[in-house]
Amino acid sequence: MIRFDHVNKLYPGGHHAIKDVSFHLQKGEMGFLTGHSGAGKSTLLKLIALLAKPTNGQIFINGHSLSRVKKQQIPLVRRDIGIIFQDHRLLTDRSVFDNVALPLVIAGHSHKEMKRKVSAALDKVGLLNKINNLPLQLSGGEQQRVGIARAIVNKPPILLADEPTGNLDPELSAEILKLFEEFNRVDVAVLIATHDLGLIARMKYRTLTLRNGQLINDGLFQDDRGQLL
Ligand SMILES: Nc1ncnc2c1ncn2[C@@H]1O[C@H](COP(=O)(O)OP(=O)(O)OP(=O)(O)O)[C@@H](O)[C@H]1O
Repeated sequence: MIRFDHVNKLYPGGHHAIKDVSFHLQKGEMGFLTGHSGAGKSTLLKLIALLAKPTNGQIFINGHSLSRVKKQQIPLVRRDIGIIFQDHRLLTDRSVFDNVALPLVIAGHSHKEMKRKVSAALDKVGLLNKINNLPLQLSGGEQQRVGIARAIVNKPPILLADEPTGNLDPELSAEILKLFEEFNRVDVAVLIATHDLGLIARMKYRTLTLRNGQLINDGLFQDDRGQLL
């Protein structure tokens, strides 16, 4: 589903953010991506979502090589990828409905279809009763769930999340993680970047660990002494 083959990313100015990274996240697999601040987690997610280009190496999404994707095809490939950001990136002057409907507007769905799909997505995250609210009328956890509803509204086979529980208390974090597990159970590939080692240890999923851009561990999470947590 997501395959990296000896991928490097050098930013203009020369910073080598991703160094010779190879891995394969299968269809329906769920994994964490971790590492220190600046290790390259966001960069790796951006490379998957075509928000950044690798300097060399190959990335395959759904079997398609991203280096072969033409500019006009990028929105089509992105449709397969739902992204959740830590800071939600919601439009504050638009209702919850409008925010969640955004990917459907871009994809050209009819209003009737949008209503059905947005309601289904909001129901999934438990926010159907807030459909007409503005984002700032919601709590932080609710805003995060609106961001999740927007990411899953057109049922993409891949879900990426960048620090999705960063600002949430442990109870809300656990709730959000449960949602990801639900999506994963219906065969969505899920990759979650997080600093929260406690969360990773509790969940016992495959964990990719980056250090200074290099993939130093791929498996269950190990601490600095190589102990499985
Ligand atoms: N657009 C950019 N131009 C130049 N350097 C960048 C750019 N974006 C990121 N970097 C650098 O690349 C490295 C990796 O950044 P990245 O944001 O991927 O790390 P991260 O692991 O997500 O960090 P954090 O956990 O703090 O969000 C950092 O040293 C960062 O300064």
